[in-house]
Amino acid sequence: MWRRSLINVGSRVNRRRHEAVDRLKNGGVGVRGRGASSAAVMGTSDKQKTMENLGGPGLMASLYWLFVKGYFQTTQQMQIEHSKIYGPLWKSKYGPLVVVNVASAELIEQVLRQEGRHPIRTDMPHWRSYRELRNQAHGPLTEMGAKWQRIRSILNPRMLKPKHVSSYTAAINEVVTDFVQRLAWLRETSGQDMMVNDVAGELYKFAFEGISSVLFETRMGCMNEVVPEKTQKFIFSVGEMFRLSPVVVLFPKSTWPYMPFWRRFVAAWDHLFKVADELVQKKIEEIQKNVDLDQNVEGAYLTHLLLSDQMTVTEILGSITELLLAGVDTTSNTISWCLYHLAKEPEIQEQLYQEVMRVCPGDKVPTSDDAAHMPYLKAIIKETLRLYPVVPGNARVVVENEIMVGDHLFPKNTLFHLCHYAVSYDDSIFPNAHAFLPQRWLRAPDEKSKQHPFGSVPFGFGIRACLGRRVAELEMYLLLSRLVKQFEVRPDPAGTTVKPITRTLLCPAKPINLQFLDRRV
Ligand code: HEM
Repeated sequence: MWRRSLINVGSRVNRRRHEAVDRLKNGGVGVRGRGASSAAVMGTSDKQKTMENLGGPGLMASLYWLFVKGYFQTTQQMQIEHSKIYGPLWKSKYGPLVVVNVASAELIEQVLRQEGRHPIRTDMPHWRSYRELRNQAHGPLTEMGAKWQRIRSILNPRMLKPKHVSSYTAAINEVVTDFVQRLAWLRETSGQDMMVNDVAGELYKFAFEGISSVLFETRMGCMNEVVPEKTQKFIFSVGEMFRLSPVVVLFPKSTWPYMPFWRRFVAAWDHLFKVADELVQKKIEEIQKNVDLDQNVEGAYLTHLLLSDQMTVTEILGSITELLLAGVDTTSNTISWCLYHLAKEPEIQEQLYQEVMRVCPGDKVPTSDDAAHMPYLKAIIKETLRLYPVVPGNARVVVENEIMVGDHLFPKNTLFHLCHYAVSYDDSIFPNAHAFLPQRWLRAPDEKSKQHPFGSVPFGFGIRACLGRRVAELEMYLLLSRLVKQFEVRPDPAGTTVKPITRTLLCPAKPINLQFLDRRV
């Protein structure tokens, strides 16, 4: 059914677009023929709707919502409130910057399907300026156009092809084993009955260790009782950079050099690049040593990039730093929300435990192949990502052509804000949308999906979608299946409710504390 409606939407959009473009090209010549002025020709009824006709808050209203009503940290919730007022398409003005918000699955699909060959999120002037300042290369997050496409074509195969991704199982499972031990240790030392405080903070260390072991085949010491200072500083710098990012872009670029927070922003990036550079140099030395000894050189992601000779070392550094950055908060926040809900919903947790024990009985450690037989686990992760899309609103600029979205024709370079969070909570797509219901993702083998395919797109869509999706999924399968085998997770007895806030990414507003009880005592 979706397929048919998609084709209809696609052809309708194209037809309207062509009509609209023709009309614009011909100076407004429509059915009424030449000679008439364009204003007269385009009477109110058949007047093409454009950006000007679109409703939405102006600068003062936007500032009022953000800073007086207090939505600055809950912009995801503001999407929902604004879509109630303005409908699924509206514009927000921030001074000279105009953003077109898109908050329905159909309209998001229309934008994403018209993106062209080189999709762009935003030009990320602050991230790009840092790289220009320090002569660093852009990675997949910040690069654009044909250069971006080249980078992705080099980085994609070993990040997205199932056979390569499953080869990271052993490295990740080693980190999982250490994490389970660390949880047990934290629980003993917390001084509170079986409690682990700030689970999201701990999972951050897990995700950092996990992605480092895939990228560098190196352990960073995050699972040690005392985390090395350099790693702690790296973690701090990532947080600082994300925290300062939305502040820096509020100001014109020309003022940045005079702003103290720009200096802090630069210092945070300097540290991220420094750590990544040391890891790259260490790997180069290792490879060189093996080559000198005439030994086989095999290894992880970085080794492959260095040996394949498709990128310079500076380019590799630019990409690896961005991969490391993109691969930590995203995965750790998702696992945190997932455990938070499993703790609150013991029946769902029990059903998951039964599934994991059926596929991996006894002491069997789950592998990537086992995950294929755990549909309930996959459904739980999908439901978590629906309720807590790490990227709650994604930007898109279509640079190559004008585009038609709904009834409106938008010029080239329009900045769209895809309101994924608002759509995730749309009751017409996800009945009882506020409830955590993994079963909504389960279906019989021959049954078609019940949901609109663009209702929840937590990893994005198309050629610019998440590069680390498969690795993130593997990390989540391996960790969650092992945790439910080992522990029964219970909520904080204090009954604390944790809500999400947006700090570039969607994060828990306060620490998530959970109890971990041994299953086999
Ligand atoms: C649960 C975990 C994750 C989620 C929900 C997630 C989500 C996303 C989303 C929504 C995007 C934007 C896609 C778009 O604009 O259409 C993205 C981009 C990206 N992600 Fe992830 N991500 C996750 C984990 C990871 C991991 C582990 C890595 C690294 C190994 C990673 C690397 C990237 C990169 C490099 C991009 C930019 C791709 C480009 O612009 O070409 N992500 N991710």
